[in-house]
Amino acid sequence: MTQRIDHTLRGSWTSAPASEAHLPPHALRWLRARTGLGAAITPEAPGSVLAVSDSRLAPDARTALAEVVGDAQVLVDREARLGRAGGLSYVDLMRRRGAGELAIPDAVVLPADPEQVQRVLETCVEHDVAVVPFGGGTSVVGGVNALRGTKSAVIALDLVRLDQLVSVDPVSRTAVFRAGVRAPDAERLLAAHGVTLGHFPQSFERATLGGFAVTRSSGQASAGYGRFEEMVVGVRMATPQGEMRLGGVPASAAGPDLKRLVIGSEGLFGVVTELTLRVRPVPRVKHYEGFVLDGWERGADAVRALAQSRTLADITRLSDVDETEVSFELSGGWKVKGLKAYLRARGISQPCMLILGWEVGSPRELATRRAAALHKLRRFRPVGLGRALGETWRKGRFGGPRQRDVLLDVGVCVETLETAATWSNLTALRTAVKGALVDSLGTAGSRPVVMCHISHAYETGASLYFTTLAPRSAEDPLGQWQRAKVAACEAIVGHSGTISHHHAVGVDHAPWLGAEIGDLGLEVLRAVKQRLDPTGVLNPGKLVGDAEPRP
Ligand SMILES: Cc1cc2nc3c(=O)[nH]c(=O)nc-3n(C[C@H](O)[C@H](O)[C@H](O)COP(=O)(O)OP(=O)(O)OC[C@H]3O[C@@H](n4cnc5c(N)ncnc54)[C@H](O)[C@@H]3O)c2cc1C
Repeated sequence: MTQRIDHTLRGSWTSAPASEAHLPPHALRWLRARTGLGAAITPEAPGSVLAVSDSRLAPDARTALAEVVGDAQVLVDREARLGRAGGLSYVDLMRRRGAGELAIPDAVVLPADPEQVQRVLETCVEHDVAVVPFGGGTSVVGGVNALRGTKSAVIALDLVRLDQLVSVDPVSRTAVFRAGVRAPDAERLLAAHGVTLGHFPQSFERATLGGFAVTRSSGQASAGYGRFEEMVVGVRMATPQGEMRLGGVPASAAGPDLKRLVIGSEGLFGVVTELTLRVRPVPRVKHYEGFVLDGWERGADAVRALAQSRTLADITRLSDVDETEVSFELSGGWKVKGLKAYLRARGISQPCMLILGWEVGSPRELATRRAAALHKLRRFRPVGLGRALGETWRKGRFGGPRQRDVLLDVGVCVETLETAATWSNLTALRTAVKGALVDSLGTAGSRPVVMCHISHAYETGASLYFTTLAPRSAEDPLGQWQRAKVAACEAIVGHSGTISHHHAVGVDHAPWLGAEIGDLGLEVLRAVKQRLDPTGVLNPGKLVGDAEPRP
């Protein structure tokens, strides 16, 4: 259990050397030519030189916390504190590589069960210590930044020891988990019962169930299994004012759904300690295949047709021309020139890759659902590239963060952001965000690439997910991205997109939340927080906290 705690300074996704990540030399050559990336990069600081000030946790607070969880479960050493200093955004990773300042918790506290979590919160209130709930630490919006707010000290409340599957109800198809269970462990534990959650975000390998719930996460197969919030049947949450247990029945008309207030609360109202989740039988048949459509508009129309006729595959993912080109070039497995010539011969000049994946109970179910989807697709004239392309995507589905490590090493500003909008707004929103990112990321002689895909489609609209690849500014690597992020967020709210479809709000999106829910909406959230956490120990500075106004 405790030996599985990740004490490493996480300047990268993987602890393996970045050279083990998949980025073939020809792909790097292509990237240099495409973006103007230079050969030289600024050397980065090794973790050992990062400044870590002394812990500000007062001795009496430390003693009181040790009385709750045990002396060995209150860590104040450099490594433990650095290991929980922020999440895994580009800015977080660059800070750990020596750019800018890291917010480092004064201690790491490791409770063993929901009762200890409750008592830790009460102790922190008593000693006026801020608490940052820490799941997998994969936040990309500053959600786990160790901010003290007005408190004298801040602890990272690492939930890694809440790692149990409590029970499975095969009749109702529910499972009760402690909130610190990591996604691969949840799937392994459920597989023994023949069931699955089916939640596979790209951060699958590290993130926790509690983190998924409070950030309203969405997985790669959410068209089939639903967003994580749709899986939550019941929730147990420790708050400074006592424990709340909500939900537990399949549906209810007993007033407003308070469970929904916990989902998406990002650790501001309490700490989720236990979740009752809907599970489904493990699919017997998995089938992924790839298509190419001509141009973004036609591709988006095709995905809309699938969504509105309810024939979406469980995984439905449309890449724009830039992302398709980068995928083909970086994957290394495709003979890109030959492929492009083939596609041109088939009338495709603007290739947009579409991956469809079905996870079903029988070959017959696959045949029926696949035939219905292909029937809908036909009028958009897709060129089928078969199962090989689908399998290439499936094998690389969690590879993005590893490739990011290599790209960071060679001096690329690589980051993602996401939004969602109605179908009638989608193309204008995509154009505006792409334009904002390209214009603001460029440095002298560089040609940033901004890619986009739809990976979550609904009857009324879809998400848009952007990935940037730009030569990193040597003088101001953080400012380069932060300016681009502001420009993109302004474009999003200016074009009626949501400030986040699944990454949540954290610190980074807080200035734009008011544009989405209004001042009254912010006040409602603050009033709930005031009732549950009157002294404001929980996650200062996140979601609504003391957000800076929009730049
Ligand atoms: C490479 C990469 C790919 C990603 N891909 C996806 C994706 O495909 N889909 C997606 O939805 N997200 C994605 N994310 C974002 C991130 O993984 C999600 O937000 C995830 O839900 C966070 O889970 P976590 O356990 O790591 O939470 P953390 O990062 O530890 O915490 C996130 C927030 O929740 C709070 N918190 C955590 N646990 C609890 C708890 N038990 N009770 C109360 N508050 C808590 C924290 O204080 C913080 O504010 C990605 C991130 C990375 C780095």
